[in-house]
Order: sequence, then structure tokens, then C-alpha cells
Amino acid sequence: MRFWKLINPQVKQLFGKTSFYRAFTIMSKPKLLLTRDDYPRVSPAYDILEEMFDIDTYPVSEGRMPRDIFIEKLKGCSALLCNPHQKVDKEVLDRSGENLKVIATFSVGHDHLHLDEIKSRGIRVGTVGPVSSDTVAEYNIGLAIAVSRRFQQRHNWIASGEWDLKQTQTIISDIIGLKGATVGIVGLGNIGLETAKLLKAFKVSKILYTSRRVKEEGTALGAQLVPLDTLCAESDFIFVTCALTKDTEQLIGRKQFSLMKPTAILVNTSRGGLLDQEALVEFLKDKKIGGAGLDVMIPEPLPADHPLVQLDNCVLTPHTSSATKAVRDEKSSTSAENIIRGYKGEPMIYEL
Ligand SMILES: O=C(O)C(=O)CO
Repeated sequence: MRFWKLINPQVKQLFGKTSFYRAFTIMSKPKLLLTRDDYPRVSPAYDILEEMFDIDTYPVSEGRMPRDIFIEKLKGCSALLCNPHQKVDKEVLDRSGENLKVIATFSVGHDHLHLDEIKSRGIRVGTVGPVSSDTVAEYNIGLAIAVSRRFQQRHNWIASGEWDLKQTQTIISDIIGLKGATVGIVGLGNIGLETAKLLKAFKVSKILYTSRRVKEEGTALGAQLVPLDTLCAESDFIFVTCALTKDTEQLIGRKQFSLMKPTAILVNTSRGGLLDQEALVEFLKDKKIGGAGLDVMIPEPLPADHPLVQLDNCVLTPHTSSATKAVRDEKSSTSAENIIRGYKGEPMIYEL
């Protein structure tokens, strides 16, 4: 009786329905953990994964998998397909056991993966590559316009029946558009570059960027490499598009906010950790900067009573800048393929 309780339900079903041999095969398959059960199964790679692995997952209807459950489920697994909110660090790896051979993340960013720890154990790691650059660049522009042209406030006027009253009282002297603006892009990587290309079409007057070196693609667009403080001081719109690393943590802090124009609009679709969020709340509250559009923040999910949510000059979205069907499908097939190739010892599509 006790032994029967320990057997996993899939195997129990097979004992009931088919042969002992089939149940034994499943028991002996390597284990794969998918950290959520809604990855679109758009590619034949998922059929292969099902053949190769005994798959465990977590229902997305329950929200994000809590860390303790993640650690428990990962024990004994040979492969992991995870999301950016699942931190894979020393503790997770120590407790996962020695079977883990391959990790694929369903994301472009990989700040949640502690690469030194992972690599020191000989585990291979794949990402989805620059699949979402155009989509996130579009979102950057969308957020910039939503904040600068006050979409949220204006929606609320209509919702509260105050259209006429408010519209006639609107002070528009501090509202700026993209045309003629100086825009600053923090980190001219794939997403930053696509954002710069789109901004050209909005007839901005100047594009500034920060980077470790002059970028040829930036020069071709007429963009100018400047120090971060200059970018903060001169830009009407600032787009944070760099990756989060030890060197970029809280890159935009109190000093940088204090350099910004009182009308400056800040957009961040990269990672919340790139900003000093407490300082940002203060600067937005005191109207020392114009506004912010944030798709990423700390923590995620952000509690509904967080001070950022109370601000009328801040537009928040729940980390969804890359969430189009096409991008999700591509992320899904690339990460599944990465697991298969990595487990077989072949080169992954994008490997770190
Ligand atoms: O792909 C990424 O890195 C994202 O943050 C999107 O979820």
C-alpha cells in the first residue's frame, strides 16, 4: 500500500491501462521540468520531448510556481525549461542533484540564470536569441506615447464623466511629442537598435545612446555615443534597453534622475533591477520628471497597493512587452529544440 502511494499518477494509470513494460519505460525516462504548462506546443519538438522525457510541469492557472515547489520538482531532473522569473542559483542547483544536464530558458534575458554556477557543473544553457527585438521596440514606442500623451488620465476623464470639464482645463504646455525630441537609448543592443530605427520614423531630432563602444549600426542611423549622465540630462525620452548584469544593476539611480529634465519620459521594458525604483517613485511623485512607462518592476508581480500604481504619471504593464503570438510560438519552439539538442550533445540554436 505504501509503495503504491509513492508511484506517480501517470505510472499508476499505465499500470491500470496498459502493460507493465510501458510503465517501466516511463519510469526509466530522464525527467524534464517545464515550469509552466502553457508553452504553446507549436512545434514537432514537443512530440520529441514527450518521447524523450518524463515531463513534469506546473499549472499556469495557479500563478507562478513558488520557489520551494520549483526546487522540489527539479530534484532528479535531467532537463529544465524555465521562465525568467525562475531564478536558477547555487541553492537550486545544489538541491537539484547531479542529473541536470541541460537548461533552456523561454526568454531573451538570462539574468535569472547564475551562469558561473551552471557552467561550473557542466550544464548546458540555451536562450531564445533575439526573437523579440522588433516586438519590444514597438512596445517601447507605445509606452512612450501612452505616457507622454497621458492616455491613462484621458481614459479616466471619460470613465468618470468629466470629459468636457477636464478637456477645457487641460494645461498642455508640458506635453511633448516624439517629433523634434532628443531621445536617449541606454544600451544599443538588438532591442535598442530596433527602437532607434522606429524612432527615426517619428522624426526625432537627435538619438543619443550609451554603450561600451561606438556601434556602427548606431552611426549609420546618425546616433551619437555619449556618457550616461549626458544622455540623462539631454534626453526628452529615455529608453532603458540594456541587459541586467552585476555592472548594470541600479544603473539609473538618484543621481541620474536628478539630472533629467522635469518633462523627461522614462521607458523600461528590460528589467526592473536596472533602476533605483524607490528613487523613481519619489521623482515621479514630486513631478521632478515627466513620467514613466514600465513593463518591468520589482517585485513582479507588483502588489496592487504599491506606490507606483498610485501615480498618474506612470503607465504600468505586467512584463508583457514581447507577448505576441508569433514571438511566443518562436520562443516555444526554440527552447524545446534547445533542450533536445543540448541533451543529445548537439549545438543548441542559441547557446550561452
Ligand atoms: O524574453 C525576455 O527576456 C523577457 O523578459 C520576456 O518575458
